Amino acid sequence: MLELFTIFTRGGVVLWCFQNSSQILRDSVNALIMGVILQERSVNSFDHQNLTMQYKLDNEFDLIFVVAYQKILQLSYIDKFLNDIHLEFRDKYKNELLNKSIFHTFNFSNNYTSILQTAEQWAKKQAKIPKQMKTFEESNKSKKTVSSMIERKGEDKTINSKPQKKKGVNFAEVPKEDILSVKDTKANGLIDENILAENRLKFAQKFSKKKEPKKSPKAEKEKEKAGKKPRVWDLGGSTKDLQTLERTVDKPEDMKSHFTPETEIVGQMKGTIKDLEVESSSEEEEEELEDVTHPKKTEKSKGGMFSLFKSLVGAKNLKAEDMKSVLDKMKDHLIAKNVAADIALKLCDSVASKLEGKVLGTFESVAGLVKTTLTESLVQILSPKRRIDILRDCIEASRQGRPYVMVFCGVNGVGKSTNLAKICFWLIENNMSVLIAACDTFRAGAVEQLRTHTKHLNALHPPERHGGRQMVQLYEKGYGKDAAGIAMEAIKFAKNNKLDVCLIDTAGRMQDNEPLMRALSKLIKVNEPDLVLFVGEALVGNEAVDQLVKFNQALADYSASSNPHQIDGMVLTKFDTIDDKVGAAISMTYITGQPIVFVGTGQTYTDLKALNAKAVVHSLMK
Ligand SMILES: Nc1nc2c(ncn2[C@@H]2O[C@H](COP(=O)(O)OP(=O)(O)OP(=O)(O)O)[C@@H](O)[C@H]2O)c(=O)[nH]1
Repeated sequence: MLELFTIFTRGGVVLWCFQNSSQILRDSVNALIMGVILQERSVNSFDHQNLTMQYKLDNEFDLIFVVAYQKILQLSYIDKFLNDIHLEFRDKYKNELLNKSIFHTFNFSNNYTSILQTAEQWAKKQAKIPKQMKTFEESNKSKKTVSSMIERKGEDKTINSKPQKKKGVNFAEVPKEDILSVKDTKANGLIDENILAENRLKFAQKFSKKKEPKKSPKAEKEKEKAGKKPRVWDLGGSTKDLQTLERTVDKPEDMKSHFTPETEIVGQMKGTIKDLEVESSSEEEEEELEDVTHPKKTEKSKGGMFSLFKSLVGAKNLKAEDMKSVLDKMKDHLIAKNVAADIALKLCDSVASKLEGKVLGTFESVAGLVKTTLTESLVQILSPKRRIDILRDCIEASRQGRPYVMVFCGVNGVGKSTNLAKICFWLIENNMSVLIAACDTFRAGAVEQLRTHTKHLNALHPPERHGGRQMVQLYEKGYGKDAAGIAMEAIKFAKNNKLDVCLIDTAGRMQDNEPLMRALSKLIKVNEPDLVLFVGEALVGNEAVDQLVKFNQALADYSASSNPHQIDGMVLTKFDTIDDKVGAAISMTYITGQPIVFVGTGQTYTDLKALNAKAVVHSLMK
């Protein structure tokens, strides 16, 4: 039993709709558009509230077909139903909808009912057929990817299962403004038939102006037929080991490299953080441009991933099999650039579904189109869906008489403390007073490392430069104490002393260490920070996905809250060490839907940048 079936355009104009109940479904469809379709995520289904939704794109006519049904139902015929109704509607669309004279009498209800019944009967028959053994290619083993290796409690390790389904995990929250949504619903959530008729007319007019009627796929068919391993903490992280921790000395190697006593860096970080610069040779860009505009000229001379696109001879309608070899090559290229294998696969699937059915005029446009589509998808993934303006938010928090609180978390040795200190430098350069809370109460030397940073930051920005205000203070209670409690006291201290920002450093922890993940979840739950930043190395490939999925999952599972505070953004560190292997940026943003807020590009206080999506994508596509 379907709750909703609707056909709408990419512009959000509803052309046809069937709704089974008076439940307001607009929000769910909009969530699908914002969380999946606009994000270009290739997922088989999407859950929102009590509904599961599946969709199909028609790239030729820019249509989207959406089905929604109760989450508890297991409907095996939805894929078939969507395929059949898509073909049927296209035929109708071509033969009837473009003909304005009979436009208003258009009736798709009978087709809908009959296709649905056929699909339901088909599913019943299928259920009676004994299950056949899977071939190796169909099995999960052949597709062993990161997601298949991630073990989650109480969940089968299935590929292409619904990865974002578990309790409270909300990977991609996107604000509603500035995003297209399905319009034209009445206050009660139902679609107004008159508006639908108008929509169809407008759409048909637009289409009849723009495009020649295309052959339907049915007719066509008839016609032709390494990353660095995180530091292992010897003591394993159990509280039993606290007594034996060495708690005194600074880490001399860190100290040497971190401090730049030269005061010439003062003033360099005023204002918003500068964008990351990724070298881009203009020669190369010109060559690329040449390639798209005059492909024949450069065809022989240029190799690389995109040379393969030229083997695609310009078919009229691009089909999945035409693109397979190209997409395989593209996937390997992305993996070689450190994009997690699972994500690379999903990206390629998304490109394929975006291009399937597109009508291509010439051989030349294939190369350009595939490259442009992938580039657009990557830029889209990396572009922040939500603006995090820390300086503005700090001022707002000050106005409310409280400090702006940021928590830094991540696995061991990724650069949490170092990048916290860089962010602190940036904040004091912008006249914010900062309290650093030393909540890494496990690692020997962690508190001393922060103490030394505090000393040096104060030396760079002494109170005399700031009207007698001490710009950085350290809140520390030594080792072995409860980190959540220290963070709470620190926030209180910052509030009482009218400090602008409180930066909470936490102990590095492996994503599988349950007691430490519980402790982090508690710290975040009881202190309600403004921003939870996950610090991750740019060196990691597949591991990035595992870390982020498990951190987010743990924050949801252990918080005992129906609306747990999860990761708000990422700090991508050691970007200076990866050459052009920039794929971790893609994996991290894809998996969380959250932005990379800072990029660490070295070991000095000024080595902090903002992510430049275009530059990263350029580097990725080289
Ligand atoms: N090249 C480079 N090195 C960095 C960067 N950020 C941090 N590091 C180095 O990475 C090492 C680890 O940094 P820490 O700040 O101690 O890492 P951490 O995550 O706080 O470590 P734990 O507390 O043990 O989990 C140090 O040697 C830093 O200098 C960066 O952006 N680039």
